[in-house]
Amino acid sequence: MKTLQEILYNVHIVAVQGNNDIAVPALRIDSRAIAPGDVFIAIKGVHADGHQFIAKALSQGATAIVCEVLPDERPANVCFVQVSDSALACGIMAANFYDNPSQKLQLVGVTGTNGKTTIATLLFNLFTKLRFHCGLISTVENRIGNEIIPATHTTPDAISLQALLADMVDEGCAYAFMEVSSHAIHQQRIAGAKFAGGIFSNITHDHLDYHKTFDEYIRVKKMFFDGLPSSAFALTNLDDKRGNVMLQNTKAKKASYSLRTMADFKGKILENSLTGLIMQVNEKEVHFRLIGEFNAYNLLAVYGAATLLGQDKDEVLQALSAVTGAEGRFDYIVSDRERVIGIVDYAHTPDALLNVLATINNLRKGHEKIITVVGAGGDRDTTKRPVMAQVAAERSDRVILTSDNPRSEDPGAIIKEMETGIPVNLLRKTLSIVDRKEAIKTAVSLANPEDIILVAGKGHEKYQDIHGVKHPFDDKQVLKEMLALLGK
Ligand SMILES: CC(=O)N[C@H]1[C@@H](OP(=O)(O)OP(=O)(O)OC[C@H]2O[C@@H](n3ccc(=O)[nH]c3=O)[C@H](O)[C@@H]2O)O[C@H](CO)[C@@H](O)[C@@H]1O[C@H](C)C(=O)N[C@@H](C)C(=O)N[C@H](CCC(=O)O)C(=O)O
Ligand SMILES: Nc1ncnc2c1ncn2[C@@H]1O[C@H](COP(=O)(O)OP(=O)(O)OP(=O)(O)O)[C@@H](O)[C@H]1O
Ligand SMILES: N[C@H](CCC[C@H](N)C(=O)O)C(=O)O
Ligand SMILES: [Mg+2]
Repeated sequence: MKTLQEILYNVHIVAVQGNNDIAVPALRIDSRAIAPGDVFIAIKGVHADGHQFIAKALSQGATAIVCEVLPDERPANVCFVQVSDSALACGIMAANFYDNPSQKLQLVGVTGTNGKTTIATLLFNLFTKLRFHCGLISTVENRIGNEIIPATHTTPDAISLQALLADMVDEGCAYAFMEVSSHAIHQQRIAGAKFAGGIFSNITHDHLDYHKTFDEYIRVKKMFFDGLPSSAFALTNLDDKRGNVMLQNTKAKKASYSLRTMADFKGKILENSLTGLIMQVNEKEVHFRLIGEFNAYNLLAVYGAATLLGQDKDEVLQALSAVTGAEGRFDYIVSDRERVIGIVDYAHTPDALLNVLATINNLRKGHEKIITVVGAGGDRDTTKRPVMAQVAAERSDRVILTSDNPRSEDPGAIIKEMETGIPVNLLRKTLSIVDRKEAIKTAVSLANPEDIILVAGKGHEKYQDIHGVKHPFDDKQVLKEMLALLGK
């Protein structure tokens, strides 16, 4: 077992009171999880301030407290460590506690508004196909080889993250691919992690509830690249307006991908259909199983990263052409008799919705109707609600506004906010149905043979969060059941 003194290596310490030469069984950021002997790190959060729970941590047997402000009451048998930034200290301490696992494998982080799960999952699938043992940290699930570890966040808290990376090292993983959310960067969940590479997909409207302004959101995303070491690569999407800005101050080796301009990894779409993409990638023609222009970007990012990690370009393209995408991302089903196409997609931002609908519009032969079922999550960015409804109405023939995860909000009120974004002349093609199952059922009943139904926003999610209770709900399952009833 390591001592507190060893675990504090590299942490910026203001003052230490008491003996830090004590064994540490576990680090905790939540006082409720403290067992006798543990170290409690008090972090200022969004809803509460961990400093308020120091007394609770002590009553549960914490033998050391790491904090920014020392409490007045300090029992003599407890070690108090004052630091300038406890979230940062937590990341570094967690990495030390678990023996710096990110230095023992190649860790690649993906950031951006859309595409993180897809890119990280494609990298995991690709490197597994190339016969490497790999780890994955994503919104959908975490994985160590074939073992699935349920995910609670897109990017876990610093202690869980380092524990997970340590398990990957123990299991012999050579690579780990992870999503780096803007919340995680801002909350220092990735502090202490050494990256072999960083990838930027794109940046658009999201999470303004948390970051307040778009500039602040960009600044936070950029911090990830600013922190990359010179040994790493920093791969950016040149077709995104902010692609260059992201890499401005990084020490890492800069590289780029693009479908439109000169770049290190240049692609061109030759064919885009429901059977996949045919692309020219650095002069080679390749068929991929993924659909849509946005996936052409994701594939280029993956190809670029794999090349930068030293893999053979031709082998990468060959393996990548057989790889499939992530669950709930342009997942589609075709009904037996009527040939109605049902698509489930995790598009929960205006931009993602626009991309998916543009893709569907490109793929349709002409006469088919597009029927979109979409909602917006509660307790999240409210400004995206009307915009998502507008995008859906402008790009579909029928729209059914419904609930996503209402969380603590009234679902009817969220739908009302969405309705305000629908241009008056498009109101007649819109319906509002609070019950998501009813909404999907209605979409199916409105469909004629070969029409396309898009159910957007929840993708792989297997529940609906209503007032803190997760009710089982699976878009794909419901859509499948309803489509099976067609023509009966
Ligand atoms: C808004 C947000 O990001 N919240 C995260 C944050 O919680 P918080 O700041 O609200 O914590 P808090 O409740 O204020 O408490 C502050 C501190 O006091 C501690 N505490 C609290 C109560 C107590 O009795 N004792 C105690 O010690 C807490 O453990 C915490 O350390 O820190 C917690 C610990 O790391 C996270 O679990 C929590 O994620 C919540 C559940 C969440 O929903 N986060 C979402 C928004 C999120 O992070 N999403 C991104 C993906 C977004 C995307 O790109 O799509 C993600 O990476 O998952
Ligand atoms: N490169 C991309 N550009 C724009 N939209 C994309 C891209 N890749 C995927 N999408 C769309 O965005 C949705 C979310 O994709 P994905 O889950 O890969 O992103 P994410 O960044 O992990 O999202 P989250 O922040 O919610 O975890 C997909 O369902 C798809 O509709
Ligand atoms: N990681 C995103 C997922 C949103 C998914 C959507 N279904 C919703 O619940 O809003 C978030 O927590 O904002
Ligand atoms: Mg994700």
